[in-house]
Amino acid sequence: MGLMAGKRGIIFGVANDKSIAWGIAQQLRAAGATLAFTYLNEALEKRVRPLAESLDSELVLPCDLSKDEDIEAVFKKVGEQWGDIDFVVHAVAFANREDLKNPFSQTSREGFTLAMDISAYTLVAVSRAAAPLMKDGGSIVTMTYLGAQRAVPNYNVMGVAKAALEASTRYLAAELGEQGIRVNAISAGPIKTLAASAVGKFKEKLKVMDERAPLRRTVTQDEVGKSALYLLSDLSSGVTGETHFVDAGFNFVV
Ligand SMILES: CCCCCCc1ccc(Oc2ccc(Oc3cccc(O)n3)cc2)c(O)c1
Repeated sequence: MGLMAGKRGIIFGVANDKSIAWGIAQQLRAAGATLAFTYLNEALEKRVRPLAESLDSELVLPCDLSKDEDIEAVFKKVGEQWGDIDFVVHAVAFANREDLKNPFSQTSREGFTLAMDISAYTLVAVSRAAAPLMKDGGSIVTMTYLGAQRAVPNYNVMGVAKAALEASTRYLAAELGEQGIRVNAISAGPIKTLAASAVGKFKEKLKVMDERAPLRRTVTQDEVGKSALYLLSDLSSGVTGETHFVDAGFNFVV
């Protein structure tokens, strides 16, 4: 029986087969989990639905995470279909392209608010909606990056939003722990995803990994998926409120 046999949950943030969330979904399915997916709009639905079906998913729902009513509708539907859930993967973020390459001090109020809303507040909204369905406890995992803890050039406002996300992970873990719900973040090294292309000088960051990371390479979406499987499964039953680095060790060397 696989590590996730009989377990079911929702994955927010698959855009295509290069997404980190897709690496996580594949590992969860291989371990026996039953998966639900959400997509932002029709354009993304065309890519997400076939991927979801390839992992035998029967629940593929629209969800614009900037709308509370969309989040409520997703969990209402999942509650009707399944009754309860065991895990949630939150792998969603956004910042305006210009805010990911211009000087940080030039960030507009609107751009700052948008990045914080989509990249950090959505974890709070999703966790609030998920908790009542996690009747036997559960595990929530979100995605962050080193730029939350270090001033990484070009990451800018997304780093500030990820700092808020990592703090939110701790506050949610502190509150939901008594319900047996664990909340953790994975801080992944740079991986060539659709979103990564929006960050200035991303390619240079990949190259530096091969030269400086202790493992002298970048990490893959499968490696992030394996660590997510650990945090979403009973293997990490004693772990909550953590930011877990899956970055070939880059975070601790200069
Ligand atoms: C200079 C830092 C290099 C390493 C960046 C690693 C990384 C890659 C992708 C990440 O996820 C993002 C990045 C930007 C982002 O905002 C976007 C994405 C697409 C278009 C757009 O206008 N904004 C949403 C998620 C992320 O949080 C972190």
